[in-house]
Amino acid sequence: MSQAIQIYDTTLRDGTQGEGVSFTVAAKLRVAEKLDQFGIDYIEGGWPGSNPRDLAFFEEAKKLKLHHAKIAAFGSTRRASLPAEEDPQLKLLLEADTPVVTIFGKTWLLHITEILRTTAEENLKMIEDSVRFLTENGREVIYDAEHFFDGYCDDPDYALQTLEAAKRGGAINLTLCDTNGGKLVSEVEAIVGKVCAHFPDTLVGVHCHNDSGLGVAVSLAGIDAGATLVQGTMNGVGERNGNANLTTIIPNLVLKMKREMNCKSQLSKLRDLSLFVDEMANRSHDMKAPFVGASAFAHKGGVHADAAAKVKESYEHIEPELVGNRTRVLVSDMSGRSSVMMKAKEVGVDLDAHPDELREFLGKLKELEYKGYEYEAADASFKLLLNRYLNGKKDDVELIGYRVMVGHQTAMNRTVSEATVQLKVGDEIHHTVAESNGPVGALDAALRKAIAPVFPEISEVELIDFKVRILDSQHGTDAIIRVQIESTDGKEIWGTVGASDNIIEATWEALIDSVEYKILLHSEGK
Ligand SMILES: CC(=O)SCCNC(=O)CCNC(=O)[C@H](O)C(C)(C)COP(=O)(O)OP(=O)(O)OC[C@H]1O[C@@H](n2cnc3c(N)ncnc32)[C@H](O)[C@@H]1OP(=O)(O)O
Ligand SMILES: CC(=O)C(=O)O
Repeated sequence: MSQAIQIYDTTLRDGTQGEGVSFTVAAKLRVAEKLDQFGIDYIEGGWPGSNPRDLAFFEEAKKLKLHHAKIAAFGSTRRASLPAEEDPQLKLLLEADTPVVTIFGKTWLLHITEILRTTAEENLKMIEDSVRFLTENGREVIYDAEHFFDGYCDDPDYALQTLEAAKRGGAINLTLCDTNGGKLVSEVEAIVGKVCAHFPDTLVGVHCHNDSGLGVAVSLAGIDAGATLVQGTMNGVGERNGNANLTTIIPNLVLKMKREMNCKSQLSKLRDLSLFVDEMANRSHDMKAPFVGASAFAHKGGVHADAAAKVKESYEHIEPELVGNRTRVLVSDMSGRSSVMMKAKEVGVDLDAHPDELREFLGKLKELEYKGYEYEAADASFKLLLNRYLNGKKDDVELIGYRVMVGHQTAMNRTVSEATVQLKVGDEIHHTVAESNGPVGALDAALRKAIAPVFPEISEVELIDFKVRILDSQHGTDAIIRVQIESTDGKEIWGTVGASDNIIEATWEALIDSVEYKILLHSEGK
């Protein structure tokens, strides 16, 4: 039986070397706890010799009550010509007081002569001394062989000597790094195989970057060739194009390669973990991320949706629930009847009662999409459209008219907008006026003021996103403007859409749909 794979997460160290990625100390601690709950084996928390934030993390991390994971502090081998016990960086690694220390050393002669500006012999001593100093001080040492694959291609004997030096020093794991991320799958597979044969009694790991778009593929090839530890980051964050993405590696190892690992039982929490890490890093989640992205199991093409409705695996490579994701059906002008049926079911409308109208409704939907509406991200507008079209449902709020004025007051150095709306709500006419900085805010405020006396639930609704897109000339000489709004009542988030050659009119349509949807939710007891 093949050996279990150890997962080594470096989101909090190499991940933070990515452009635009940073965590506060508090966020780092929360991510570490979450990674532990997920069952990750090693969590690299940072480089204590690098900055006060990482030092503070290691200080606070001592108080964490982790169930399984070991925290690792990261750093480099000692400086050339400086005894290990006098090297300030190595001292800081000990002071971090972690059970594991991971140090990187040089493999590639180019780096030794041109970057460290030392000799090949001294580099071997730097590796051995540094690892020995840390192991003699009670640390479990993982040795990261930086640029291992480039170094091996340049001088395989010397590359192996660097690993032997780390082993002599007492490293429990030799991790081979594709630091520049430029290696191909076949190269990594062959070299890892040779290293594993050379060190049959030592654990070998891989640490790969994504510069050629192959970070995950080369990591998996390394495992296939005998490595039993894989380093990577959540969501693939990291220097340049990022590190190998653990949210892709883990499900491939478990579901496709049938490998054992401690976090296997937590696989259905993978999407949650991925979202959490992005949230902590204040990044938006990648919709297209394999396995965990919102689009990973989203079917837009009508033919796909039809087949997936009949036999799920016809267009899904795994059951989405295995990684905590779900199948989604997107309605658009590429939909067929099956997509509409599935989407209707998802938003709670029963189309079985309307078999004849379905084709007609589909035609209407495609016509609206052609005019500029887009229902893909506007589930609430889609549900209202279904209700209006198939069930003849009347809107609760009827527009008599609105007017919006935008003015600039130089003396007060401000722009002010005023909106007036006149609505029929039930049998009553409501006429209100409201002011705001911008026209959307003014229109929204006047609309709420008019209907709140009859539908007080509207006060719970908040606009959380407003997107405007000018559509191209396929719609004729007048540009069509599409407005998409996201709203929430604190319990649910919904999307609505409007389209017109006038931005205010498009905004109004999206706003009124948002309000109608909240009234509908309330009437359904939600
Ligand atoms: C592949 C990787 O991802 S490795 C990790 C890279 N991550 C980082 O660099 C983030 C954290 N880094 C830092 O905060 C800083 O670079 C520090 C604190 C580590 C060093 O700062 P400084 O002492 O000012 O050095 P600086 O950053 O200018 O240069 C790096 C030094 O490390 C040396 N160095 C690089 N790799 C190694 C190594 N494996 N062993 C020993 N020394 C090394 C370089 O030779 C250079 O020293 P030199 O200028 O005397 O030749
Ligand atoms: C050690 C490391 O981060 C690298 O070689 O990429």
